[in-house]
Formats: sequence, structure tokens, C-alpha cells
Amino acid sequence: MAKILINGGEPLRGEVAISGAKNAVLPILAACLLADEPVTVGNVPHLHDVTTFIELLGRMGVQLVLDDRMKVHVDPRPIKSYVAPYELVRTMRASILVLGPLVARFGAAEVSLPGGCAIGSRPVDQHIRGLEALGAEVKVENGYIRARAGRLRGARIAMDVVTVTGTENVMMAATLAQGTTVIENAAQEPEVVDLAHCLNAMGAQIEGAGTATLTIHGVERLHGASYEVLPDRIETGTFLVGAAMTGGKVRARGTRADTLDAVLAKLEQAGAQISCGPDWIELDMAGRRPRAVNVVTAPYPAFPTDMQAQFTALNCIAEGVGVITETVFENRFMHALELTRLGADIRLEGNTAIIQGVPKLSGAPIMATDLRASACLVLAGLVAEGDTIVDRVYHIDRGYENIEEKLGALGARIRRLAG
Ligand SMILES: CC(=O)N[C@H]1[C@@H](OP(=O)(O)OP(=O)(O)OC[C@H]2O[C@@H](n3ccc(=O)[nH]c3=O)[C@H](O)[C@@H]2O)O[C@H](CO)[C@@H](O)[C@@H]1O
Ligand SMILES: C=C(OP(=O)(O)O)C(=O)O
Repeated sequence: MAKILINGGEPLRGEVAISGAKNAVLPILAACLLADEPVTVGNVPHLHDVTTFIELLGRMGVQLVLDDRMKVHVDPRPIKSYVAPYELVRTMRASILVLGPLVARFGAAEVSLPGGCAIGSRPVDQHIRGLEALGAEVKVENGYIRARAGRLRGARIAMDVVTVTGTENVMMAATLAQGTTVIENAAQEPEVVDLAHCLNAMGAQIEGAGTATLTIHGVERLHGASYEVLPDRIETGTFLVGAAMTGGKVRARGTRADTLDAVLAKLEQAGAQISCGPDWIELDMAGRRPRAVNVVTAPYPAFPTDMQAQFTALNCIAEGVGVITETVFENRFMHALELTRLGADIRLEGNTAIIQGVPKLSGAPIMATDLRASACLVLAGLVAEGDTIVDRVYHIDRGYENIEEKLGALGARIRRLAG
């Protein structure tokens, strides 16, 4: 199994190009199933999750052609199967995103239950309830969600919890329903907005994207389109935290500061100087040690759970005590134990981590347990004295494009060890 070796101590300095957002490209690829013509998706990041999603659509019979300009041309017309099998869904929860489009466009879907994972139980009851409200008949049997429908009918749906992929699944399905659907308590994440913009470019009529109420006027068909995926705010935030932890200066380009308000505010509290342009963010720490910050995760526009692990790492070497409260997932502190192996002082109390910053960490072999946990371990390795080896880096490849090359270009001493 591949590992990443980091020899810590170098400040990150320079420019890094940000890739397209994982959590936007996956629903957008799923949305292509709704069209009756080819769709071209641009700014596609080279990620393991994207490869898995392309394999999933390919197995259904969808034709996908990747060109060398980070574009994927998707032709849904040759589709012949409506099944998302367990062996693919278990490696990538986002496979659940094919459920809504399949049932809306073809009246049938069979999608494996994603099951629990390292960060919590992650049920899909809201996806199912939303599709049932639109008129689908849904059964869960033998580990599969089996859905059938004639043409879906618009409905008013109040989500019990704010769910990103749940909102996306129901929104996609509603685009082809007869009549109007209103989704209340909808997720407002920039990736949900990006999906809505892509669907509208395909002929959908969605209003209210980016607010808690989505109104979707159903249309007869969705047509082809060409769409560029939003930059990845979590990748951006991860590099900025790396700069803050190492006392460096990094400009992230090809990104969008307006999707990162809560994260940038916390970095400023930690002592970073931030400047932004239309498509770049620069963080300058001027060699200073960060100050500890308190963070409470919650749905957008609040602080994102996908940046929690990285701020946990920052607090480990910060001045003072930082308290991190995770309210979105019930078990997202698997990285805490690994960080203590590097010398961090972390006390866990339920969904809260109380971190007393220490002046230095020391390198050790550590194990990644999930995507953002692995990113936080790499960040900790950048400041730890000596060698840190992060094992199970396949988690990081799900969501970060060429992370060791990008960090290496910023001056980090980092390389991949073949498994
Ligand atoms: C591919 C993708 O976009 N993944 C993101 C998405 O995951 P995902 O869409 O899976 O996360 P959700 O927004 O659905 O989860 C939020 C909370 O709602 C609960 N819940 C969700 C659905 C449901 O039917 N019932 C239910 O109870 C979950 O257990 C969790 O406690 O949003 C998360 C929260 O911002 C991010 O961490 C993930 O990176
Ligand atoms: C939890 C994440 O992703 P997923 O929902 O794909 O597991 C993430 O991106 O941090």
C-alpha cells in the first residue's frame, strides 16, 4: 500500500493551482444521466473518486471520453443498466447520487446502500423520503435501494436534516418531474449551487440555489451543455492551513474566496494575513506561530466539517488552547489519536476536541483513516521534526490531485513511497 514520507520543517512558499471540486464534479457527472444529449464537463480534477464515478457510469453503458484538457464528454444515450453495484458504492459514498437521476429519467434504479464509514453512520433516509414524496416506489432489500416510478410529480419536501447529497439527489430528480417541487431546509453549499447552475444550463428551471428553499419547475427534457466545475474550496483551505502551520506564504490560484468566508475568518483569527483577488487567495504567516482557534462545524455558510481535521492539526502546534466541536458527523475525530503519536496534546470529550498547542511535533509512522484525516496528518508531518510516514494514502487520493507534487512545488520535503 502506498505511503507518503514527509521530512518536516520547511515553510510552504509559492503558488499552487487549485483543481475542480470533488464534491461538485461527482453530482454533475450524475446529472449527465438526466440529459438526452451529450454533456461536456470541464475543470475535472484527476481524483480517484472521479475515476470510480466514471467506471460506475461506464458500467451502466454511458459513453465517457476524457480529453487532455481536463474535460469529460458524457453521452448518456447508450445506457443499458440502472444498477450501482456494492463493490463500487462501498469505495465511494457519492455513488448514491445516481439514484435520483436514474429514477427520474428511466423510472428504475438499483443502488447499493453505501453503509457506514469511518466518520459516522451516514444514513440515506432523507434521499429515500424525498424521492417517495415525488412519487417513486422505493424498497430497501438485500443491501440495495430499489426504486421504480412513472413520471415523477412535483411535491413540497421539508428535509429533516440539512443534507448535501440528499438535497442534490432530490433536486436532480425534481428537474424532470411534472409540476413544481419545493425543497425546504435545503443544503446551501457552493457545490449544491454549482450543480443547480449546471442543471439550469441543461434546461432545468431551478430557483433559490444557495438559499434554504429550492423551487424546481419540472421540464419535459434536459438537453446537452458544456459546464466548468467550481474550484475546490476544501483543497484551497487545506493548502492555506499548511501555509499557516509552517509560517509560510502561499497564493492559491484558480479558486474562489467567496466560498471560504468561515475558513478565512478563522485563519485571520489564527494570525494569518489574507489578501484575495477575483480568482486567488494569498495567505502570509510571516514566520509566526499560529494562535489556537475555536471551531464549530455546521452546514454552509458555517465552518465546514471537511476542514475540521486540518484545523485540528493547526491547533496542535498553535499558541494556546483550541476547542473544536464537530456537529455534522458523530465520529470524525479518528485523526486525533494519530496526531497524539506525533506528540500532540488532545483531549476528546464526546464531539469536542480540546487541544493544548505544543511548540513542536516529532515525526512518526501514522495511519490515515479517511480523506480529510489523511490531509491533516500530512499537514502535521510538514511541521514535525524528522520523518513522518503516512500510511493508507489511498484515502487522500480520493480527494486531492497530486498532493505530494503540489506540496513539493511549495518547498515541502515530501515523496510517495510505492506500496
Ligand atoms: C460527496 C459529497 O458531497 N460529500 C460531502 C457531503 O456528504 P453527504 O451528503 O453524505 O453528507 P450530508 O450532508 O448528507 O450529511 C449531513 C448530516 O446529515 C445526516 N443525514 C444525511 C442524509 C440522510 O438521509 N440522513 C441523515 O441523517 C448525516 O448522517 C450527517 O450527520 O456533505 C458532507 C457535509 O458537508 C461533507 O462532509 C461531504 O464531503
Ligand atoms: C467526507 C468526504 O467525502 P465523501 O462524502 O465523498 O465521503 C469529504 O470530502 O471530506
